[in-house]
Amino acid sequence: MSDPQVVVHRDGDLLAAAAAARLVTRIVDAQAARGVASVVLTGGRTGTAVLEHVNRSAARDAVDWSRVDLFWGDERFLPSGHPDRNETQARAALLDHVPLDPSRVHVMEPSDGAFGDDPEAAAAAYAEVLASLAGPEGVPAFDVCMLGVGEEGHVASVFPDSPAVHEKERTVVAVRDCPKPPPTRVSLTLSSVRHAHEVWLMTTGEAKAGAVATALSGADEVELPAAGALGRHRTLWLLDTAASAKVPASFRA
Ligand SMILES: O=C(O)[C@H](O)[C@@H](O)[C@H](O)[C@H](O)COP(=O)(O)O
Repeated sequence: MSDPQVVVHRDGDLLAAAAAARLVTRIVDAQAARGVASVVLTGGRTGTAVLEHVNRSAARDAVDWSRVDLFWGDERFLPSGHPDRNETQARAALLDHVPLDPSRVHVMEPSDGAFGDDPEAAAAAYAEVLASLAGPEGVPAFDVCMLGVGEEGHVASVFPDSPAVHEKERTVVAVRDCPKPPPTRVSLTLSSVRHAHEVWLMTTGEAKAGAVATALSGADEVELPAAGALGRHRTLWLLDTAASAKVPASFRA
């Protein structure tokens, strides 16, 4: 696993613009090397803003979108098309505007989907999707996994000291009684996140500064799940000035 690196941008809009440029470059490089690229999307304000910036970017059409596999780190277990679903927000921000191959857009099932109101079945189905695209490890080696970070240090829908953060077997879990609404979700586990080559933790605002600093100070992932979100080759914390306010001195340029 890689040691975290910190990149600080002046404000959230610049962070989203720079992460969008970074994402386009990473996809283009992966496609040049292997023909395809795989990206894990995140919900939340920053993750959605990044996709909006990709959509507005002149470099957007440098990507062969038909050869991009898209996944989600987590999903709110709501009916298809619900405005609070991460999928709905990602489609509006970018996915509806680029020529993706629908068979490569790997959504987590909605609560009115193939498995009805059964988040455990939806999670198991997503684990099968991942396994079908992976080698014996059961999870693809995503090129990039983007994550938002909660004030208490959650990533995807893995919350502090929750069943999801203690999960050791499954690659995808159903989350019930989630402290942040809506209460029912589907999420990758931290061990699945750690299959990614690069993990980008993106967050803004002073309310996140404590969680960022604690994660970078070597917190236990059970208490602060973001501390366990590591990429095989790169772990990048993309912050605005406010979220970086308490970053330990050893991470400052
Ligand atoms: O489903 C969710 O609620 C999101 O996926 C969540 O994990 C989000 O990424 C963080 O809470 C950060 O959100 P902000 O970027 O809006 O602060």
